[in-house]
Amino acid sequence: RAAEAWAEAGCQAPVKSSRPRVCGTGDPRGTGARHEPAPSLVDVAESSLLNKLIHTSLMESSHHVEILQQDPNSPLFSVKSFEELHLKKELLQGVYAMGFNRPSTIQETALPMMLPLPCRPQNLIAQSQSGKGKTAAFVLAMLSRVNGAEKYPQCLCLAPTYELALQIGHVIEKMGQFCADIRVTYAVQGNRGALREEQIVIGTPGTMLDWCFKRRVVNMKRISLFVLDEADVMIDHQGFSYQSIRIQRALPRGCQMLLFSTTFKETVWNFAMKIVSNPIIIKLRQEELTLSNIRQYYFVCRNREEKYEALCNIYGSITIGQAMIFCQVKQLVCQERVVVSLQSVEQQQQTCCKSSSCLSHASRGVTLLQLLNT
Ligand SMILES: Nc1ncnc2c1ncn2[C@@H]1O[C@H](COP(=O)(O)OP(=O)(O)OP(=O)(O)O)[C@@H](O)[C@H]1O
Repeated sequence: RAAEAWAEAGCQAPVKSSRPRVCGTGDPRGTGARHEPAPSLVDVAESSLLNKLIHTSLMESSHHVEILQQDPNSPLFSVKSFEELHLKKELLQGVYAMGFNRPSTIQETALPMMLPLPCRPQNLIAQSQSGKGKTAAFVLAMLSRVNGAEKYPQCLCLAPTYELALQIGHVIEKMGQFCADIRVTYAVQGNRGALREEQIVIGTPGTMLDWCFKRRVVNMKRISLFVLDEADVMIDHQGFSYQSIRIQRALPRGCQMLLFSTTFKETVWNFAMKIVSNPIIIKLRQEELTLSNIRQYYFVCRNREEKYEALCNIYGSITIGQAMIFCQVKQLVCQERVVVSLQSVEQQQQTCCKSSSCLSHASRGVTLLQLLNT
């Protein structure tokens, strides 16, 4: 499924027409138009997309959620089960159909703040590494906020690229599979589809701005929940920060704002504070990258030839189940003799594959998934 998703997300236009069932708009771009953002943004957005695609299951954290700032007057809730959130029964059914038994660490704290019950919904800035359940959390917030009987946009969600927007749509599709009256549409370049009765609009900032101010298909005054995902990717594109802020400024006072980011550098923080007023800030501490059961060694090599020999010696003398070899430049990755040597010491039993920017994103995604599934 992930391989398919990658191939689908990484492929060039035209995009497959089987879009989220709850969408109703079919292929949101239809025209096969290229992406909106500049090349630098595409790089960070693509690594973000790759992260999403490889995290087909929850990466639970051993760390506690840190709450950095909070309204001293609001009580702090945390839940241990989805039942405690008083969700609509169709939604709870959707959550369980996705195989979620209990909220993840970040969801335990974030969900009670984001949902109307058990307390009132609050503005939130949340940071955690990829795969901890952020997307699922804000999708749940959107689906529980929408009034299916009302046929106009009620939730806006901004993502930096079309592909990332589509990933969010996929989660809405799955989680909202029993909410028959909830529909979602995509404000992305090339989608000229008129809004009919969709309550959730996911889009990239430029096109969303266009829909809100130029085409006026979204009545901003009726938006009750605004989500900005991948804030760290968003700020890499100057125009996107400005457009997101313009959208946010036009939202009604009582509109709830949720902002999510994988990293939390100063620039993200400054941007987040412009978007979200009086936020509660929650942060899941960065997981240690070096595990205690890993021993590290290094070899001193005087030149490339020695490095190559050292590599072959390591491979020839110890049993290696799986390995990743990083090269400084892509030309080294493609050096046939390294690949051939490694394949021969592996006695042709296992595969050795290359991945570099010489390859398309789709091929790189497939290679990575191949490694993970070996
Ligand atoms: N409570 C949960 N129980 C079990 N699985 C979950 C739960 N919440 C999320 N997941 C699953 O974990 C994976 C990662 O979740 P999600 O995409 O929401 O994380 P994320 O923090 O947004 O990461 P990314 O930015 O990479 O998407 C998904 O496959 C999702 O279906």
